[in-house]
Amino acid sequence: MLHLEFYDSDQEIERRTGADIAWVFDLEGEEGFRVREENVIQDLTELQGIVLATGGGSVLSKETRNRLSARGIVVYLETPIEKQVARTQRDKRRPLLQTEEAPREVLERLAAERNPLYAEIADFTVRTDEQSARAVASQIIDQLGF
Ligand SMILES: Nc1ncnc2c1ncn2[C@@H]1O[C@H](COP(=O)(O)OP(=O)(O)OP(=O)(O)O)[C@@H](O)[C@H]1O
Ligand SMILES: O=C(O)C1=C[C@@H](O)[C@@H](O)[C@H](O)C1
Repeated sequence: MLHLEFYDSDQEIERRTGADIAWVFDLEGEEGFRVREENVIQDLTELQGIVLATGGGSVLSKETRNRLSARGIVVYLETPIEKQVARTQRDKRRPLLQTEEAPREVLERLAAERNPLYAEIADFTVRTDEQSARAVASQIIDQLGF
C-alpha cells in the first residue's frame, strides 16, 4: 500500500542463519537470539525508505530502542492479551510460548515488561484488535500523512 520495501527482523534472522527462529533459540538460547536480533535491526535501520516489522522482544534492547526511534517512525500495534492468546493458540513457532506455563500468563508477564518500552518509543499507537490487517494498514497510512 505504501510501495516501500518490507523487511521483518525474524525473517532476516532466518535468512542469515538458514535456520528457523525456534532452532536458533534451541541452539543459542534467548540470549544468543537477542544478539542476532540486535545486529539485524542495526543493519536494517541503516536502510532508508523501508517498512520494518520487528520481533516482539526486540524493544528489550536499549540500543535497538534508540536506533528505531532515531532512524524511523515507530508504530506500536497494540493488541489486548485476549487477542494475543487467540492469535498464537495454534502457533508452534514461538519458543517463549512453548513452556509449561499457561500462554496467557506468559503473555501477561511479557506485556507488563514490554508495554512501557513500546510506549516509550512509539510515535503513535494503533489498536489492531477490532480491525482487519488491511484496515490497520490504512489507519497507519492516514496517521503518517503520506
Ligand atoms: N488485525 C488482525 N486481525 C486478525 N488477525 C490478525 C490481525 N493481525 C494479525 N493477525 C494474526 O495474528 C497472528 C500473529 O500475527 P503476526 O505474525 O503478524 O504477529 P507479529 O506482530 O509479527 O508478532 P511477532 O512480532 O511477535 O512475531 C497471525 O496469525 C495473523 O494472521
Ligand atoms: O516476543 C518475542 O520475544 C518473540 C517474538 C517473535 O517475533 C520472535 O522474534 C521470537 O519468537 C521472540
